[in-house]
Amino acid sequence: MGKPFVSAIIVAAGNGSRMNAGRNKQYLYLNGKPILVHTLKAFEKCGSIDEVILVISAQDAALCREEVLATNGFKKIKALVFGGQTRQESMYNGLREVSKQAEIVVTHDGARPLIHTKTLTQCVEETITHGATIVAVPVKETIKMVGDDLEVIDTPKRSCLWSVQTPQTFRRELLEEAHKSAKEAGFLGTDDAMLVERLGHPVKVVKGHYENIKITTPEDLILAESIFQRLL
Ligand SMILES: Nc1ccn([C@@H]2O[C@H](COP(=O)(O)OP(=O)(O)OP(=O)(O)O)[C@@H](O)[C@H]2O)c(=O)n1
Ligand SMILES: C[C@](O)(CO)[C@H](O)COP(=O)(O)O
Repeated sequence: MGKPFVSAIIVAAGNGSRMNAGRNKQYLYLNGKPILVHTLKAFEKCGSIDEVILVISAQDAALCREEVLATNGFKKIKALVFGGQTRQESMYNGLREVSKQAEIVVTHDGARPLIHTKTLTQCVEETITHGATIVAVPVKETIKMVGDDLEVIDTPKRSCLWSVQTPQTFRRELLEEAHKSAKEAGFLGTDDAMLVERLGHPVKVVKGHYENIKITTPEDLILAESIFQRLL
């Protein structure tokens, strides 16, 4: 089998409320460039990725064109799509723009700029075999289930717990079926893999890196900046 055509959907249409920064966090600057530019560069550099579908919010359209697209010469962006009320809806909107010849779809958070291109390639290769893969890292803290009354319910065995990131990579038809089924059932997941799991399809973990953080709250910016300094 020749190299499959691989489409990537990068979702950047959230409003960054937990960052509370006055502008969508994807357009905050890290190491002199918007966060979203760093994310897109990783996909631009990765030979396993053939096209990128970028999902943004309508109110960020001018900002995205001026500060992300105009000055960075991205060649793989096939479509600019407006997102929805939820991450899942934004992903669904992006999925509808994936090229017909795409066999594998890589889904990724725009707010994860520190993804390694090697990890992207590894995910594509593992997905050719398994059909569905997610990047994750073993948790470092003890995790507990806690009730609304703040009382501990249970402490799952830490050796079985992984902190899940993106990219999450799927055979295209599987991801389309998963999103369609979830939409019809009114099921809302916090990641794409949940939609595939509910179909009963196995999902394989690709061990990732702790640096691949999701920039969510202000302290994540400080951590990301220091990671960039270390990489320079
Ligand atoms: N309706 C949404 C919500 C989220 N996302 C994207 O999904 C990724 C992960 O979501 P999160 O980190 O929660 O981003 P926000 O929803 O913007 O953050 P917050 O929950 O703090 O508002 C981000 O790149 C975000 O832009 C999206 O495309 N569309
Ligand atoms: C998809 C994800 O990044 C995996 O950890 C996470 O679930 C996204 O959650 P968010 O609340 O939409 O940031």
